[in-house]
Amino acid sequence: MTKKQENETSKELGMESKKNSGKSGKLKISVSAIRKGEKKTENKKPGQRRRRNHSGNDQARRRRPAAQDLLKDLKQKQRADEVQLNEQSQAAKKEYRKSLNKPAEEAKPEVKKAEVKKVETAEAPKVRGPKILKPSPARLKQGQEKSEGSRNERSDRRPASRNNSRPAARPDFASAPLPENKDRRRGNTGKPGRKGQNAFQDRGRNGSSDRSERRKRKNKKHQNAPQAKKPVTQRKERPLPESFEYEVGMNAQDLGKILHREPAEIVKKLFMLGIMTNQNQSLDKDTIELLAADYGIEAVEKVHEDISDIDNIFAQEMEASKNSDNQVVRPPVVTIMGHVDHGKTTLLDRLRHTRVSEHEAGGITQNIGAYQVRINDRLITFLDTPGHAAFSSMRARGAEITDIVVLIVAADDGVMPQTIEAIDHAKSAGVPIIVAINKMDRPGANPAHVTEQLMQYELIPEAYGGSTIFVNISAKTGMGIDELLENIILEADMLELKADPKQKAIGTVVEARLSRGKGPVADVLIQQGTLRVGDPIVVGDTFGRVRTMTNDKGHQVKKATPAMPVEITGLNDVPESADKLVVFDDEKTARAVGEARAQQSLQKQRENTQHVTLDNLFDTMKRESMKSVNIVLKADVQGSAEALGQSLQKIDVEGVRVNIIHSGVGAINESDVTLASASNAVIIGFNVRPTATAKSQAAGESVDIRLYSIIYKAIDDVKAAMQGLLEPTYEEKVIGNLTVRETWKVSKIGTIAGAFVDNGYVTKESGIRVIRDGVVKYDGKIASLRRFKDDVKEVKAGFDCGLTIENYNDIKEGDELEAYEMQEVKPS
Ligand SMILES: Nc1nc2c(ncn2[C@@H]2O[C@H](COP(=O)(O)OP(=O)(O)OP(=O)(O)O)[C@@H](O)[C@H]2O)c(=O)[nH]1
Repeated sequence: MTKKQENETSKELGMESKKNSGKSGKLKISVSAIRKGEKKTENKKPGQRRRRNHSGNDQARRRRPAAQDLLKDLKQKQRADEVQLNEQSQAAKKEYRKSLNKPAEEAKPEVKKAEVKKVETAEAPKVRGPKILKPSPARLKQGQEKSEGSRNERSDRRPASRNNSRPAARPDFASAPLPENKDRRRGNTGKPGRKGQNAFQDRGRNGSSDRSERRKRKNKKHQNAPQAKKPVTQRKERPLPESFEYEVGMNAQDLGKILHREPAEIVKKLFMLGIMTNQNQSLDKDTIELLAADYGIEAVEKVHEDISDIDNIFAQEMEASKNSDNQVVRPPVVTIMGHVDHGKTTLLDRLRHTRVSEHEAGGITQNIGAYQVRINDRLITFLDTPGHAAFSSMRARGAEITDIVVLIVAADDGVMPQTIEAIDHAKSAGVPIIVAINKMDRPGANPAHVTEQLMQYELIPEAYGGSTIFVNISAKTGMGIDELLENIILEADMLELKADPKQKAIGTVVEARLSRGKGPVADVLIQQGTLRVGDPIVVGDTFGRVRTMTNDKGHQVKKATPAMPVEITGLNDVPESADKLVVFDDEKTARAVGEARAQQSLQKQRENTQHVTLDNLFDTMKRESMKSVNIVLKADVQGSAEALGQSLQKIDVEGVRVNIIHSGVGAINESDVTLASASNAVIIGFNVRPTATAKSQAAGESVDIRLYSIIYKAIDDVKAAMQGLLEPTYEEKVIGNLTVRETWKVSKIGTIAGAFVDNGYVTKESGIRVIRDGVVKYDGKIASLRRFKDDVKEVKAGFDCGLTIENYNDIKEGDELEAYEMQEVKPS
């Protein structure tokens, strides 16, 4: 401490010091100055004063003027002054900050009254505080000599000092009466001071400079702290949201951010709710909702959208377009259906060539699965794959892209089976039908007859009061083609086909292939939005960025609008027809989604792969139109392998032959199983067995291994399996042994055997063998099984039973009975 500081300190000790001379006087004055402050507290606490009055010895010691005491007191005073200085500077800083913050606080009505109170109360004790806590030799001695009283005093004083100083300390840490806080903290630790038993002694007596330095450093820290902590304090004041969205697994820190609360507060709240957690621990749904309920706010669990579910994205975009203000009329998408040879292909060709060559000068049509035809400045999109099979297979895969079906019926042939099928397919899809009666150029054309026939299938022309459009055409000559096109537009207008070209593009693959020069190529029909070159896309299980787009005339285009068919390149793999196209915001996401989908579909494929076995061979052959049955053949010697192989290859069941994909000598090993699994083959072993690993691998991959030791049995089984005649294999299993203890002969029933079940069990359905002197006397079925007078289904070991055997009465006492069952044997 500098001389200047000392002088200042002595000035601050009060006017009374000037009135007195001498060291003893000084001490007296400083004590009285301190006690003045104390008196205020003491007046509030009569108990405390009472105790003090009782300590007569204290009074005596306090008055003893000793040089040592004086020196100590001086040092102590210096420290106190130093502290006071610090406090005053902090208080000044706080005042300044407060004056800066005040307008902001006043502007915030939600800053509670309590907050304002805090500030108000903080001001008064800020000045008085140090006085109250100024170290006093009297108090120190009092504390030393009467520790009990001192403890009480301390504990009594705590609330008072809290009332005075704490509220001020909260809004601004720097302005807190530091020595009090510090000493109180130290006192609470219970650690004895160097020269005394409690914190008061410490506070009063220690005077080492390093401690003073430490204190200074701490003060500095405290001074710096508010700048760092202030924003945190402000965050506390932010109101709770009315509701919040959470994810299971969030921790107190995450929730703190959402709720504008300190994580510690969340942890504390949870603790009060009986949940022990820390700030980083993941919280479950119940805990988060409990916390929300405690705060009185609503917790809403975040719903995770599976972005790999592009069907869902597709459906959402479809729905979004319906409510869009950007909807515009879009071209109709048409599929041509009809019976074989009624002129579907001819009509498609005519439309493609005539319309294109007439209106698109020099345009060379591309076969891209669909094309557009222009009529009176309106476009119509025709799908290039005619027939109801293609239509329904697309439908079966969830692609409903056709708006209108043109049912073509040859005028000279009339309604035929596939005409009816086409009607049914279109109807079941709910797609309107336009009837085109074709081959009108033919001499035998009879459109009236065709119309009559179609009326039986509820296709009634407008002339007869119906709503179906009928057009007579000749795909060959071009007659009525324009009329057909105009009617398609008419129907489309009735359907009010619209799309939003401004939203994200979605579409469906009409066809896809691998092109030598271009890589994977997909012909896509855009259904909503506009697809642009460069768009990151996912198509089915493939992904990429649209590298090039080519329209049906073979022209490169930069964008494709609704109902426009385009050939796109840039995919990582060839998608399948009916796959959906969805645009993503970035290529990274598209890649992640595409890869996830490919993985999922591979997994599904693996799960669904049912390997061919001799048991399911017939069904598999029928279902998958198999042309051959793959077999891996292993035998003990080369000769057997060759002989069996040749015999098997001679089998021919309705054109299906055996294909030996591998033949070898030795045990059936893992490689055989892997090969069989990959090529969907059955393994036949002749006088060989599978290794342990091969056996478990075969079981895991559901590969059928059949073992034989007779060549013709193997041939018969394969043949029977191919014919669907393979009988399941059964094996006898002994389930119990009985001993006949008694027999009764009953007329009409026959011989009843009273037997004891030695082991296992016997059931009413069991086969039963009568063994006498080690020789099987009879093998048959149980006729009745009883315990006492009741019929029973089963009797277990250790019990007696009565039984009769079907068609056998020669049972004798002492006979052994063997009960057995025939169990189906799984391929080993
Ligand atoms: N005279 C005449 N012949 C036609 C007409 N339309 C098609 N044809 C002929 O009918 C035959 C069959 O025509 P396609 O177009 O192949 O019939 P499709 O319905 O496509 O037959 P599939 O592809 O087998 O289902 C061909 O020889 C055509 O030339 C027509 O309007 N007039």
